[in-house]
Amino acid sequence: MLELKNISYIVNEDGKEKVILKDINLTVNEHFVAITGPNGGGKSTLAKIIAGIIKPTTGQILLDGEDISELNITERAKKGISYAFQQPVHFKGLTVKDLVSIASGKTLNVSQICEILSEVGLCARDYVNREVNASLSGGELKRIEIAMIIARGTKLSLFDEPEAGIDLWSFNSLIKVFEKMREEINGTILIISHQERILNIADKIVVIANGHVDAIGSRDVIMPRLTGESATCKVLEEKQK
Ligand SMILES: Nc1ncnc2c1ncn2[C@@H]1O[C@H](COP(=O)(O)OP(=O)(O)OP(=O)(O)O)[C@@H](O)[C@H]1O
Repeated sequence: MLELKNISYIVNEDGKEKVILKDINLTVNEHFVAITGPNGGGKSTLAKIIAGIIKPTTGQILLDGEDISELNITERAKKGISYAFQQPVHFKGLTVKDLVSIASGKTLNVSQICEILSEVGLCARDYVNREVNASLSGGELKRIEIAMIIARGTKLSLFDEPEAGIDLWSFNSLIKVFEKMREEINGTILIISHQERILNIADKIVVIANGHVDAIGSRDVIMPRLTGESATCKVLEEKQK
C-alpha cells in the first residue's frame, strides 16, 4: 500500500514561489488506480515524487507502512517501485534481451524472454536481439518498457501516459496488455492517463487539478463526471484525509 501524506511541491520561478502540488493526501492499495486531470495539473510531478526522481517540499511517502520519503530512486526501486517515463528512454548498445534480463534481476533464457515479450504483443523472435535505439517506434519502445516492468514484477508499477505517441492500433493492443496486467499483477498499477478506455478499467480514479486532489472515487462515481453524463453526481466518494 502506498500512502502520500501532505505532499506539496513548491518551486522558485523568477524569484517567486510557484505551488505545483499542494497538500496531496492519497492512499493507493487497489490493483489498478488511474490518475487523470487537466494538462499542467501536477500528475507527472506527483509520479516523479513517488518514484523518487524529485523530492517534495513537504510531506511523507509510505510504502507498506515504511517511510520511504528519504530514499532515492534506486533505493525505492529496490523496495518495489517501477516507473515508466512518458517518453521511453533509449538504451544505446543494449538489446531488448539485455534490458528485460536486467529488469528481472536474473539471467533469463530466450524462451522466458519470449514469454514476457509476447505478453506485451511483441513477436519475440523479431525483437530479442534488437538494440533499444531510435530505430524502434514509440509504440515498440512503450511495449518494451512495459515488458521490463512485467519482468520486474514490482509492488508498485507507475506509468506516465503510456498512450502518449501511440497509434490507434497499438493503443488497442496496449489496452489489452493493461487489462491482462490488471488481472495477473500481485501489486498495484498506478497509471497517469487521459484515455477513457484506461480510466474505464481502473478500480479507483484520482483527479488532480491545479495541484490538488480534485476528486477521488470508484470509476462508477468519477467517470460520469469526467464524461459530463451527470452534472449532479457525488464526486467526493471517499475524499481522503
Ligand atoms: N521544476 C519546475 N519549475 C517550474 N514549473 C514546473 C516545474 N515542474 C513542473 N512545473 C509546472 O507544474 C505544472 C504541473 O506539471 P506536470 O507535468 O506535473 O503536469 P501534468 O498534470 O502531468 O500535465 P500533462 O497532463 O500536460 O502531462 C505545469 O504547469 C508545469 O509547467
